[in-house]
Amino acid sequence: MAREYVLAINPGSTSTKVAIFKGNENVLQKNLSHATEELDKFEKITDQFEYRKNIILDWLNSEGYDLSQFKAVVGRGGLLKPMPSGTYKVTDAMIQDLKIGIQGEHASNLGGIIAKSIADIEGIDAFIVDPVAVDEFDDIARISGMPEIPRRSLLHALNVRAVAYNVAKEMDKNINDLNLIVAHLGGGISVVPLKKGKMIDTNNANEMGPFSPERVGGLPVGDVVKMCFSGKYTFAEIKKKMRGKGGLVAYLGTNDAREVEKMIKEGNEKAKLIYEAMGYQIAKEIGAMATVLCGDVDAIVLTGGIAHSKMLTDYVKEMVEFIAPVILKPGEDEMWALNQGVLRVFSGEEKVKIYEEEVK
Ligand SMILES: Nc1ncnc2c1ncn2[C@@H]1O[C@H](COP(=O)(O)OP(=O)(O)O)[C@@H](O)[C@H]1O
Ligand SMILES: CCCC(=O)OP(=O)(O)O
Repeated sequence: MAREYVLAINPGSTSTKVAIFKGNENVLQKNLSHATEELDKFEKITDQFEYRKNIILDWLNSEGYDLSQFKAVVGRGGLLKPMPSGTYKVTDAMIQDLKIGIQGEHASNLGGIIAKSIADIEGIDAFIVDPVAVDEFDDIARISGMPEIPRRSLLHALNVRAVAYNVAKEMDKNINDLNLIVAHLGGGISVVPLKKGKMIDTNNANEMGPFSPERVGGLPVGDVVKMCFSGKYTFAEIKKKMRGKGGLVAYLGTNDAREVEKMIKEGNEKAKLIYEAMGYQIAKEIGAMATVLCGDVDAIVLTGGIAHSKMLTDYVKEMVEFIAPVILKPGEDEMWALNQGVLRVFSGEEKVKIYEEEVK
């Protein structure tokens, strides 16, 4: 049987997106949801490996696909060591760091692990593309003010880079000739200045920058320290408050921006204040990143699920349009971006990278 398909795997906190590509064509895509009760059985995210892998294999089987039809498997890459952007072959050294969670726990750590395990059944290659740990920071961006805690490049690199490439193409320009600010507005928010294609700074969606549907963003640090030492919360509880139960969830009890808009339309003043505050913080972060680019910005791009929201994007647009034109690219197409990364390697347009040769 000819090997003509690429299997793409994108593990998220509550679901695993899977897609089958034939060349550029997305033949089949599915969001495999995982019940909270199922995921709660596992202590660590990487412990979910076998469970999620089996669900993917069952799905392939139920759709009538055989692994012998696949030429590669690609997964979203996780919190590895800081590394350049690109397409990476999944190696044993990479698997080891994904399992440890060398820069932290995240569902995307499962991407490479599951991809390699499925690819190994057939002896084909497994890849990851533009992982969360892509680090193209200028050194000055690493300085935080406390030497023990450097600022880290952790971001929605896969979607940000893919969207930036598409915008450059539409502008009939090479990404390396443009300065862009891309704001990925999803469950977490990354605001990224791209200087001639290089992602030279970002807020770190899990710890700083604007609050988001489910994360707190940057907080007054003294008060955080007091809360941590108050004896009222365990480490796990604090972590959950910061990520999962922060942002819109904390103020309004939902991570769904559409729900919030419904509340606003029904006259809920608190919902209006909080939603606008999220827009305010996003705009403020875009302003900060414009400064990083010395004001030389060709376009500001709003992407991710919340970029679908006219209410939110109009609010942000009004505050930042003085910097550069605002382009809307709602939603994300990480599955497409994963496949493109593999195709670039297969076509010879890009050389595949080896993790242990690239990381410091
Ligand atoms: N049409 C829409 N209008 C407003 N918000 C939306 C719309 N579609 C999705 N969203 C919001 O986008 C957020 C999720 O974005 P998404 O990019 O899918 O997140 P994730 O980071 O989980 O991939 C949610 O808050 C969701 O409510
Ligand atoms: C740290 C940036 C990556 C990230 O937060 O991804 P998700 O929003 O998918 O959790």
